[in-house]
Amino acid sequence: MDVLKRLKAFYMPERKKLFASIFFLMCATALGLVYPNLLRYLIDEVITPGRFDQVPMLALAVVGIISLKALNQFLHGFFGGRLGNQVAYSMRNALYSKLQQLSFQYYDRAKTGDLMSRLTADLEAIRNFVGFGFAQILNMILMVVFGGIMMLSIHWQLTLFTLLTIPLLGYLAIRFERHIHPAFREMRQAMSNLTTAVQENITGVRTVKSYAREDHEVSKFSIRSEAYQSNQVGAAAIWARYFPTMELVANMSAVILLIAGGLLVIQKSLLLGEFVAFFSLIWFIIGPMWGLGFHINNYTQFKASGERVLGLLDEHVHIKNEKDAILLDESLVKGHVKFNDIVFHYPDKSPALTNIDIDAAPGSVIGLLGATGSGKSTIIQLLMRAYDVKKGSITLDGIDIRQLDVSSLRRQIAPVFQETFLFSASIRDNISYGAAGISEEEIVKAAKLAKAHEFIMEMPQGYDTVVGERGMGLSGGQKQRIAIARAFIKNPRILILDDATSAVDMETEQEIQAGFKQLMAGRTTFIIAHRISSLKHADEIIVLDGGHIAQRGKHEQLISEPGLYRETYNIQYADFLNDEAALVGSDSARRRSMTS
Ligand SMILES: Nc1ncnc2c1ncn2[C@@H]1O[C@H](COP(=O)(O)OP(=O)(O)OP(=O)(O)O)[C@@H](O)[C@H]1O
Repeated sequence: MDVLKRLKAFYMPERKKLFASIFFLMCATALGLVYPNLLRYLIDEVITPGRFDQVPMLALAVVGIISLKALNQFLHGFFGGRLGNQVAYSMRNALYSKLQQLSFQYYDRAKTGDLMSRLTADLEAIRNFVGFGFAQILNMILMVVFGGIMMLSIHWQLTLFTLLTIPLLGYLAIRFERHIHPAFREMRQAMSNLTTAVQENITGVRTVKSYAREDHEVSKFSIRSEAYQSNQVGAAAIWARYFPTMELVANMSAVILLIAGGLLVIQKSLLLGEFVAFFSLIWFIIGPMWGLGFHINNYTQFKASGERVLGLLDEHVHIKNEKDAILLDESLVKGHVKFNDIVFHYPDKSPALTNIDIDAAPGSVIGLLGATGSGKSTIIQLLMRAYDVKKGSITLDGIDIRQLDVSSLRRQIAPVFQETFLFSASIRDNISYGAAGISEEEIVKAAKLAKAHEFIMEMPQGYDTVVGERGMGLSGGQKQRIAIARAFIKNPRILILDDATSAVDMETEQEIQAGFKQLMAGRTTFIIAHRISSLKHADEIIVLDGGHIAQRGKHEQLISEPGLYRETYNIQYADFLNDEAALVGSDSARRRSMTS
């Protein structure tokens, strides 16, 4: 029952619909109870005494009751449907907002397929139960209670005798529930594993195909599919074991009634009409018991789904606003960023950063250089509060960023990442993403600065061209240029260029750099780059090695002293010289072959 209690917040606002749905179902059930009484009346009061003139009236009464019952059933369905959909709608929105709040730490481990199945299949099970299952269980109880009372009022001894097998049926039903619930939980998990496999396969289809791993993917999928199938078979086996037994026990009541009731009629201690009414009433008890398995199944599915949905809603939000979080006044932010003796490690990992001190004055440019895995991106993630530091602090204009409103902080920062994520929307919407009320001129201006305007105009629908999922249909460089335009639009105090020009050629890089200069003016900028050419003009270059600062200073100073920077510079410079030499060599060879 805990899940039902915990989900109260979602269905209680809809209680009017819930009560209406239950009320009309109860009315329909109560009207159903009139039948046996009509039957009894027909036999004992009309047919036996030979008052056949009452038959048309009785027939009319039956038509009236049937119509009224149908109306009540319709109203039950109407309100139940609305209730279930409204609850599913609120829950879906709550889940989606929760997904927006959850921090990077959660997404480091989350599986998309699993999340998708919580938002779809699990919500569907909840919608079904809240909309109909719940009212039907209640109805089932009412049928048993009302039917039982009516039977007791006709012949209590016969009632007790007939219902002898009911406790056994109840016992079986409980045992069934105990077995089927874990089976359903496993089935849901297996389903989510299956969805994850499909989702990953579709997302990574290019990798799969380039490595010719289709067969491997098929067998990976088959394993999960088999697990799902065996879960289904397992559940069906439990079902097959219990259902016939439960049906047998339920039907035993009817048999007992036929024997005992028949004898009573022969002995004249029970009227024939009462016996027929009894036989009709017994189905008010057997019917729900038959359906018990279905309702239990419905309920257990709901419980398993509810647990998974609540599990997501209860998920800890690592990064959230403090009680009196400070909202930054955008016009007053200067962009003075300080890292004070930072130590940070990702969960269950050794420190990714140790003793990091950076003082980025407003408008200054900080370059971050280092081997892969040296901690460059982590520095940026910490500044954006993707994670909170474990030791030390980061301040913006002297305020610890943990005291700032998270959105207000992130609004000051525009990142351009190594990998650009584009939404399946128009190029215009992708550029203006995150900024409301942006004019066409501003979008075009930003695109021009990012050197994206030309290729956008070459597309058939220009700025209205809809890019595929994750920007498919665009080259890496084109995607990055759109991301750069997006950063221009945001007009941030702090700019982050995380290997932002890695996907464009040297020539385009130079052009974009010129645009960056304009963008960077007056903004504090962090540049992560592997090419020294991208950060040699920085006010301070920080060279990272294994999570700590190995060297720092300006370009001229760093190339004059031995260390990682000069080694990197020499390698890149040597490459450049080799390329030049090769070009000169191939050029003169070509000239020689043309003249000969
Ligand atoms: N989300 C994460 N969860 C756990 N560990 C992480 C995560 N991101 C990075 N790391 C680890 O932290 C360390 C620093 O990674 P980081 O991404 O900051 O390096 P980097 O210098 O930016 O590398 P690159 O140049 O390849 O982008 C690495 O050891 C990496 O494995």
